[in-house]
Amino acid sequence: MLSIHAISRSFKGKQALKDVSFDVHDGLMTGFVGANGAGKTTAMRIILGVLAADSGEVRVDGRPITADDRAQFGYMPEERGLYPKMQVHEQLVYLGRLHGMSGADAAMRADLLLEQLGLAERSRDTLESLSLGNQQRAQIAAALVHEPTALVLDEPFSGLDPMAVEVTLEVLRDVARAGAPVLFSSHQLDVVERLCDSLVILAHGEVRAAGTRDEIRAAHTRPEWVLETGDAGFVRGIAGIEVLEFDGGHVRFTADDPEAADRVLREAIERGAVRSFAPSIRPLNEIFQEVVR
Ligand SMILES: Nc1ncnc2c1ncn2[C@@H]1O[C@H](COP(=O)(O)OP(=O)(O)OP(=O)(O)O)[C@@H](O)[C@H]1O
Repeated sequence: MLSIHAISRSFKGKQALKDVSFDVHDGLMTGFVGANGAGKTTAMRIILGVLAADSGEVRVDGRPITADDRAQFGYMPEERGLYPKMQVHEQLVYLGRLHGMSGADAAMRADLLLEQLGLAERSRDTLESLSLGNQQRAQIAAALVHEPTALVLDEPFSGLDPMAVEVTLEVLRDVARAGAPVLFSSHQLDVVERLCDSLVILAHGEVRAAGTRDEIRAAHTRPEWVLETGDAGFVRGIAGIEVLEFDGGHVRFTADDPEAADRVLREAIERGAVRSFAPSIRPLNEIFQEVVR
């Protein structure tokens, strides 16, 4: 597990990160979201050791991170860093060898990644001759070539078309499935909501919410249910229920506890036909807007 523990960092007196703590669990895709300037890139640079924290610590499995740990990480920086005039495959092999792989292993891994990322036919082309979306895929391959023990990716999905997002996602999921912690930043909350197992919401240099989607929803929503039935008027008389919306056979309500919601369902069944009964799920987008204010 990768942990960011009580990290603070200022630039010229302006605090970019304020006592930031969160965990990136092994085997999970953790989305790192926040508006422009929230501090995502600064936090990622500190994880990778390209920037020092003023205070706080990055930990791997509970102990302070070392240069060896970092050397085994895969990183996709905001300022993309490949050689424009070098062929894609050659470049991946070169990077793999820098990480201590044999030429043959690096070539095999490069072939596999380029195939998975849909770049096999462009593998002998120079990076600069590729479209921006394909350059982005090559960047992702570069972060993965040495079979990293953890992945830290700054905006890996930006500029990718929906098909490329799916392909990239599958490749990243493979890394997570193999047990590595994967942290990726994004502005696109809809993408993150769909792709990540867990998320960290940052605003003005502070963690405003963290956890799985369900944990964040539970922490920021009073659970709501929607019942569609013949006449829903009886719901008003049930203890522990507050009716939010009522229209004949339709009622939306909150309950003090799930037991109270069960009582509504049981009573509705006794009274006749239940067309539907379901929790009303608050969109993450709405929670995000609320917590980053
Ligand atoms: N090297 C630097 N010198 C001065 N200020 C900096 C530096 N790096 C970051 N900052 C400031 O720190 C704050 C956080 O920036 P950061 O790039 O980490 O945010 P971000 O969440 O990654 O934003 P974006 O999504 O726009 O990339 C901003 O106010 C930024 O201007």
